[in-house]
Order: sequence, then structure tokens, then C-alpha cells
Amino acid sequence: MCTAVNYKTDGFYFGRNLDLHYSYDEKVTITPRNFPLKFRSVGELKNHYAIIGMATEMEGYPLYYDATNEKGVSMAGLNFPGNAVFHPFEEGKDNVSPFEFILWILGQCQNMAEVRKLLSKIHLYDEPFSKDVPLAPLHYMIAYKDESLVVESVADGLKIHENPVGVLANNPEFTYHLHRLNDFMQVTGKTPVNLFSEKLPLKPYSLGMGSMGLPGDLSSSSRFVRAAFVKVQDYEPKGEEESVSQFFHILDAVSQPKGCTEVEGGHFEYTIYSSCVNTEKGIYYYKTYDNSSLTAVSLQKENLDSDKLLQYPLRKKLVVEREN
Ligand SMILES: C[C@H](CCC(=O)NCCS(=O)(=O)O)[C@H]1CC[C@H]2[C@@H]3[C@H](O)C[C@@H]4C[C@H](O)CC[C@]4(C)[C@H]3C[C@H](O)[C@]12C
Repeated sequence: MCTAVNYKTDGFYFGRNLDLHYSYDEKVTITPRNFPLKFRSVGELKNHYAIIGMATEMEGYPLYYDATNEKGVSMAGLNFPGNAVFHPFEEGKDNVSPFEFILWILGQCQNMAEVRKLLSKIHLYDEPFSKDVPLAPLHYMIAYKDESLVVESVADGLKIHENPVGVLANNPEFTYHLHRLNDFMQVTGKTPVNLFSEKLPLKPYSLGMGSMGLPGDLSSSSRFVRAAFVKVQDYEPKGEEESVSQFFHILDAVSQPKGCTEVEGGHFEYTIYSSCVNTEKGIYYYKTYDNSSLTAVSLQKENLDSDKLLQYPLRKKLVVEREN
């Protein structure tokens, strides 16, 4: 499972939890402007916007899981098995494979109007990276400033949904998650009041009782509701440190401890990494399952006109600041 979030404070932040039971040796990866991006059917972008995000590199190609470009447009792919359908090549469309999708959008778009324009011509087609690296059954969240979209390629075509919540999880389809919020309208961060009867001496015996009923489980639909709930509370972080800190607390509310979600035969899905990007400054913050200290990589500190991929291996080892 995974959860992605976009979050507006006095800045605009985007990130995700990546929940899986194995790793593809992903690294924080910078694709500079002159790294040639070759696409299977839509040609080549010799120069493009620079991109920072989490990716695994295969045969010299950056396969992004989530990323942000130098203009702040951000995107993440989340598992959508059984629902994602990628169709055969279609003449007259921009045929883009799912593994190219993040690069195609972030390489060329500097705002949501440009994203929408590209999306209107796109056809996510069924071209795998290779025989050994099959298509990933994903759906996608794309965000820029106040706007957020979800893109789902399903049996009857490409669906583009407005995402006023700024959250995406896994199955089922996005419209189900949105509708499910109806069930939790009463959940609040405030102290509840007794609406039963004045004759009943009801009173909250603990803080947090307004959020009774908020689903606490790790299912995709419950993570969607929980992330949406934590996001919209009456707290407005100010500045970089408060915003980044709060962002990770939103992700922590839906993260997966080892042992709680069995995949198969004693293997458990867990939150491999959590990320938060300051999309305006191009700073990619992350923490990993074992290392909850934050590490940051800054796009703007690199030579963005280069033609070489840059990769930063994840700092996975727990760092403890010992006081004595
Ligand atoms: C599995 C990952 C999403 C995590 C997630 O949603 N987990 C929930 C699992 S579930 O719902 O509970 O089953 C996705 C996100 C990005 C994906 C990767 C990226 O798309 C890049 C390439 C794409 C290639 O086609 C496949 C390998 C791959 C390297 C993908 C492997 C895998 O599908 C990743 C890592």
C-alpha cells in the first residue's frame, strides 16, 4: 500500500509513503535538463525541465516512483492492481508507456494548464520496460500549487479526476475513496458535544474523542480517510521546518509498521520510505523505515544543465544523536 499527499501551507509540499515488502534499490535521483530522455513511441526530449525524485535506474534510464520538476509540478505512481488497464498502441495519440509517464509530464510541463493539455492527447499504452520488467499496475496523482489530479487508466479508457482532497491511496478507484468521505463527515479534531439529551450527563473523558470513528486500520480506503482527516485540521504550519514536520506527521498517520500487513508467507509490507518535497525550492526530504532522521537533497544545488543522471543512495541506517 502507499499513500500520496499534497499539502499547502505558506509553501506547497508533495510526497508519499512507499509501502512494499521489497526494494528495487531506489535512490534519490536527479535528471538534469540535458539528459536525453528517449521514449518508445513519442520520440526524444533532448532538453527538458530538470527533475528530482525517487527512482530506480535500469539500463541508464531513470524509472521514477515519485518526482517533482524544477517548476514544482509533482507526480507519484501508486499501486492499482486489478483496476489499472493499459491498452494497445493507438494511432493519432501520444502513446506513452506507464514507465515513461512521469518523465513525459514533468519533462515538459511548468503548470497544470500544460499538464492538462498533454493529458488530453495521451494514451497510456501497454509497452513494458523489458521482458523482465513488466508493466506496473499504477494510478497517478499529479499536483501543482492549488491543483491536484488523479489519472487512472482503466478498462474503459483514461480517467482524469479533480482531486480536491489532495490524497491518493491504492485500490479501489479514486471515486470510491472520495465518496467514502461521506461516511466520516462527523469526525472532528474538536471536542465533541452531547447531542443525545440534556438529561444525560455525557462528557468527554479524554481528549481526541471527536475523532472516534476515524478508521484506524491499514486498508487503502481507511488510509485515504485518515490522511484526509489529518491534513485538513485547524493547524497551519508556518515556514519550512513546521511544514515539513507536519507533512511527515500526516504520512506517519498512515504508515505501515512491519508485521501488520502480511503479503504472503511471513513477508510483510512496510513503509520503505516517506518523502516530502518542497516543490517551490526543489528540496526532496525523506526518511526510511529504520532511519527516521530526515535527509534532504536539493535540486538547485546541482548543475541542472548537465547531461548526467545523479543518484543519492538512501541513508537507511538509524542515526541517533547521543547526548552523553
Ligand atoms: C509498488 C510500488 C507502489 C507501492 C504501492 O502502492 N504499494 C502498495 C501495494 S498494494 O496495493 O498493497 O498491493 C510502485 C511505485 C512505482 C513503481 C515502479 C515504477 O513504476 C518504475 C518501474 C516501472 C516498471 O514497469 C516496473 C518496475 C518499476 C521499478 C515499478 C515497480 C513498482 O510497481 C513501484 C515501485
